[in-house]
Amino acid sequence: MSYTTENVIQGGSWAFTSMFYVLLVPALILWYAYWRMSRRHMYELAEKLNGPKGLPLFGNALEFTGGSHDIFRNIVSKSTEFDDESVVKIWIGPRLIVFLYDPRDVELILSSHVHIDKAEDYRFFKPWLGNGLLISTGQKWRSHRKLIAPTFHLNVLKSFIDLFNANSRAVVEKLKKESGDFDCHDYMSECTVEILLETAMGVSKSTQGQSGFEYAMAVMKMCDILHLRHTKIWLRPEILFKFTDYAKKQTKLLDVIHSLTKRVIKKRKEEFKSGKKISLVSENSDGSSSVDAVTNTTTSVEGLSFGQSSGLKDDLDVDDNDVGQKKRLAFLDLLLEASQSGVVISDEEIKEQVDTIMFEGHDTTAAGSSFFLSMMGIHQDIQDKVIEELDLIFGDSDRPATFQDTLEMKYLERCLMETLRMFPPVPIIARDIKRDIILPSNNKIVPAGATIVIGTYKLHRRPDVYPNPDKFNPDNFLPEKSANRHYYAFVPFSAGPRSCVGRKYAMLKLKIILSTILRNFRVHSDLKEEDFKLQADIILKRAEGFRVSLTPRKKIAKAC
Ligand code: HEM
Repeated sequence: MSYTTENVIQGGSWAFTSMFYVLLVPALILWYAYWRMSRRHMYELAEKLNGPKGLPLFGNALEFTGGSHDIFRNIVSKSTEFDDESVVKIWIGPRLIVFLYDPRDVELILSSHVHIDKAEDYRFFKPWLGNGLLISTGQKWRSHRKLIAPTFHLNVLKSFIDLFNANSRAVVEKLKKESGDFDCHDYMSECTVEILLETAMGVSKSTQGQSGFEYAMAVMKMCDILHLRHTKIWLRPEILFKFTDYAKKQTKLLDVIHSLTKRVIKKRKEEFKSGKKISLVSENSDGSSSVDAVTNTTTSVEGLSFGQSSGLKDDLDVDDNDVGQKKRLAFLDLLLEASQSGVVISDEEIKEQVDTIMFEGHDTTAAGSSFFLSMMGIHQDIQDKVIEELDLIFGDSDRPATFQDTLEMKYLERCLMETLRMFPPVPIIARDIKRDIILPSNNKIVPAGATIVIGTYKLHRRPDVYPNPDKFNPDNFLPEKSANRHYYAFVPFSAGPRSCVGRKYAMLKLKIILSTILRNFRVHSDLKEEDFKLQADIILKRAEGFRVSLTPRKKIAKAC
């Protein structure tokens, strides 16, 4: 056998490759052993938590199979096995996720000023929402929350009532063209986008064009992609995702979404520069607001609860007198004004916040209003009572609703709260915890490094809190029932320092849109709620669409 130079080089490289693997394998084993050891504390504590058995390495990741509806149904049904403790642990690969749905545990997390960091999964929103209020943390979140929360103060919101009314009447005109059953969600999406553009962003209807609907549809498709990335383990790493068709689709959708928000900011900036600011609330010489005297009261009584459990307060519940003249600007105007000083917020940050408010402000309310209409369609007796209340308030008049009217819509509000209980548009809230926590419900410990998921959907259907929880019963929100309940047993808008800043905006807007629709139409539905195919593509929806039909309402007879 003769040794050529080539043979020698080949032999050398083979020896090098074998040596590499001989060293790599033990190195990997050592690294894995070290990594397991460093997480021993987590494994030991996790062992004591209940949860379905998973596979080695994958954990429970492979159980998230099928479409969005199957995943949602599986999670809800499999968790029932652990309802006694209301704590369910799963592993997604190396990640420990702990679902909580006992109000005492929910309070521990949501009321905390420490556990306020959003879970790692929210990073998929980054290309869309940047570091906006929903995702940001630390000092940035704190200072921006302080800036933004007052722009959704009740006094600011009351100045939007005319626009809420005008847009509600516009959607009624569009709905008149429908015959037979149709998906009301499309109408609700378009309407809520247009209202946001006109109110929070200050962009007039005449300059909006057709972009509202296109934007809403792009948001829905983006949510589909984000949901897939949350549930399909192979779509999570950026390095794999970017080679998929979904990544290409995402780029196109973000183009549609961002082009609207950029256009809105550009337009408002130009107007702002030319001195065209919206002055929302005129103040009297004594400093009091001239909008409506009713607002200077507590917000926790029925009719003024704005979706919050009675007794809970947050930074939206400050007294009107705490909010100075400067802060009485609509959302985008206030951000633009703040950016002029150059200290609090940059142009890029304004864009992130506009994207955040546009998303959070429309998709949630579109889902909430569509579920409400579905429930009215199913429960004709309950719809009768809502209509009776509206007839008492408005008689046969077509006049627009006032703020005072919305306070009198007590039964409609109970129906709305019951809808948000059974179908919370944000069905889960996720936080990463950086230190061990002891659960008040059972003294078990959830270890630092775990992701906590508040299961709002499950929490809102606890039979010990809401007897017969799968039955739509607006009386669950009679004042005496609410008063006797744990505050954290009803959290559709989350609660505590990271509660929803748009809570009051949403409730006021929903009351005006929905009352206007029910003053004009009766709603019907062929499906019952047990037939709903729910899916949680970030926002809770019906997989089959929100199909209802409408019949025009006869005006009530004029009193002689
Ligand atoms: C029915 C309607 C709505 C529901 C059910 C809802 C629900 C929620 C929930 C549960 C959260 C907490 C999310 C989390 O921690 O992951 C949240 C946060 C937020 N919501 Fe809403 N929301 C609604 C309407 C609105 C509206 C109309 C706006 C704005 C106009 C808005 C703006 C926000 C913002 C900016 C946050 C992030 C707050 C922070 O982290 O400081 N939401 N919302």
